[in-house]
Amino acid sequence: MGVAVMKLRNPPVNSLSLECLTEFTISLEKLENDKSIRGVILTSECPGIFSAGLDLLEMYGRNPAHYAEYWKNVQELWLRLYTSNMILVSAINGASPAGGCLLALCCDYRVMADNPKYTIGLNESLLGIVAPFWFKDMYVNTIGHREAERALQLGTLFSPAEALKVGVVDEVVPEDQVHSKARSVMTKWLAIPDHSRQLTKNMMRKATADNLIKQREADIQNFTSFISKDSIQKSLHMYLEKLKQKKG
Ligand SMILES: CC/C=C\C/C=C/C(=O)SCCNC(=O)CCNC(=O)[C@H](O)C(C)(C)COP(=O)(O)OP(=O)(O)OC[C@H]1O[C@@H](n2cnc3c(N)ncnc32)[C@H](O)[C@@H]1OP(=O)(O)O
Repeated sequence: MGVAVMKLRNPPVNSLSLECLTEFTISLEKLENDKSIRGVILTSECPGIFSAGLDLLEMYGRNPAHYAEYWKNVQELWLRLYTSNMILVSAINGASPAGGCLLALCCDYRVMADNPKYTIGLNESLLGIVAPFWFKDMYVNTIGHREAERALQLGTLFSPAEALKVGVVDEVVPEDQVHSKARSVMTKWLAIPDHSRQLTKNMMRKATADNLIKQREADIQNFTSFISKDSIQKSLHMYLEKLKQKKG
């Protein structure tokens, strides 16, 4: 039926390393150019984790040129996903913090597994960093200004039930039904003529995408100078240490 399934596979936690981002963008571009493909189901092959988000090791202890290169690729992936002409459905089968949530938010429909261990949200403030304006714009578009403001300030990671209530996801289903549900949602969306659906999607998303496109270079510079600050590097160091300690 012209549907591809993209499975994120970057063990152990599907963090979005530079290599992973680049491969993801190239795969997406190929699918976009394949006229036989009308829809993509985005999911994960890492048990219990959809994506741990941006790779903290790409943003910690590197040089400004690396941060700039990394951020350019984060922007590129986001623009491709958010403005895709294809129908994107996410089958969220695990934890989905920050950049992981960003991937899901780019989709046209989000199905999440009903497992309270899995959480989703833009938790940047918990790391001592600030979600960029285009993450924020997409959050506001999805859950509204008030909920987004609260969730962004608190860095809320929602349980599936909470995520459904606030509108971060569209549906929560038993874990073993996430993929079948994503497929049935896709079938419903495929019934809509592509040209009218695509034009409608473009109408809804263009202003948000253009907002980044018109200031891409400035956004890269902002990110680079922000992430290079000693205080921010210290926060990331502490967060990485906390992740390590959790194990011990
Ligand atoms: C200026 C603003 C810029 C950018 C916006 C930022 C966006 C982001 O996406 S920042 C990243 C936010 N992500 C997180 O906060 C998630 C952190 N990770 C976790 O909460 C957990 O790892 C998990 C729930 C995703 C999985 O838990 P679990 O299965 O228990 O695995 P571990 O915690 O033991 O992790 C295994 C291994 O992976 C490393 N790791 C985890 N997340 C990341 C990551 N995002 N980037 C890089 N590495 C990550 C973790 O440290 C462990 O490493 P070691 O085995 O070496 O200890």
